[in-house]
Amino acid sequence: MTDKPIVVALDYDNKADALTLIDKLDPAMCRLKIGKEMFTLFGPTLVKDIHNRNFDLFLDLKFHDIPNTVAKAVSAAADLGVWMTNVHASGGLAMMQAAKNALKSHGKDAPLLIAVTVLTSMSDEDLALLGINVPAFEHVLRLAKLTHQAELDGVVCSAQEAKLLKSTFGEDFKLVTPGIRPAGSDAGDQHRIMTPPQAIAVGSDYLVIGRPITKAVDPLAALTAIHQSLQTQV
Ligand SMILES: O=C(O)c1cc(=O)[nH]c(=O)n1[C@@H]1O[C@H](COP(=O)(O)O)[C@@H](O)[C@H]1O
Repeated sequence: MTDKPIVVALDYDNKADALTLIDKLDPAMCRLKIGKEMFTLFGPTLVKDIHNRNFDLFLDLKFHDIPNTVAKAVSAAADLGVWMTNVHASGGLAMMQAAKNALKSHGKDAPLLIAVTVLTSMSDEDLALLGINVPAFEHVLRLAKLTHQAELDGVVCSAQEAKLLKSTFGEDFKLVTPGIRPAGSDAGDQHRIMTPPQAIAVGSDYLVIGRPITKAVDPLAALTAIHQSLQTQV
C-alpha cells in the first residue's frame, strides 16, 4: 500500500470551518485536497495556510482548455508548491503533453500530474447521453491510454476500474480514486463507488474521501476508523 493513501477532500464554503477541521487532522495520517469551490473562494492564501500546517495538498482544479492555457495553469499550480494537480484527459493528447512539458522546468519539485478519466458521479447511462455508447470502464481505459502516452503520472478513476488499469499500465502509474464510501455510508451523487479496504485491495494508490469524513458527526473519528480499516488489511 502507498504511504498515506487517504486524501481528505475539503469542499467547504467557510474557511474557518475548514481550518478547524484541518487542525484536528494529523498530516502523518492523510493528505488534503481542495477543489474548485475552495480555491475560487479563498485562492492561494488557503494553499499557504494548508502548507503551513505541513499537509501535502492536491489542488484539484481539473483543467480542461486549449493546450497553451492548460500548460500555463498547471505551471501556476506548480509555483504554489502543491503535491498533486490534475487536468481532464478528455482535453486530449496535445493538451496533456503541453501540461507535462510545462512542468519540466520545475524539476523534482514538480507536482504529480494526474488526468481525470470518467467522473465517478457518471454512470453508463450518463455517458450514453453524451453519445459515448460504451461501458464506463471502456471509456476510462481509452482515456487512461492517452494519459499514459502523454507520460502523466496517473489518472483519477473509480476504484471499480483500478484492477484493469493496474494490470494494463503497471505499478508506477498512479490511480487516484474518489467515489469511496465506507460500508453503510450514503453514496450521495457518486455512482461508481467502493469501500476503502476494497479500493486498496484492487490497486488504488490514493483514496479521495470527502463527505464520509467532513460531514461525519466526529470527522476525526471517521478518518481514524478508515485509517485503521486499511492498517488491519495490510
Ligand atoms: O478529481 C477528483 O478529485 C474527483 C474526480 C471524480 O471523478 N470524482 C470525484 O468525486 N472527485 C472529487 O472527489 C471528491 C469526492 O468527495 P465525496 O463524494 O464527498 O467523497 C470531490 O471533491 C470531487 O470533486
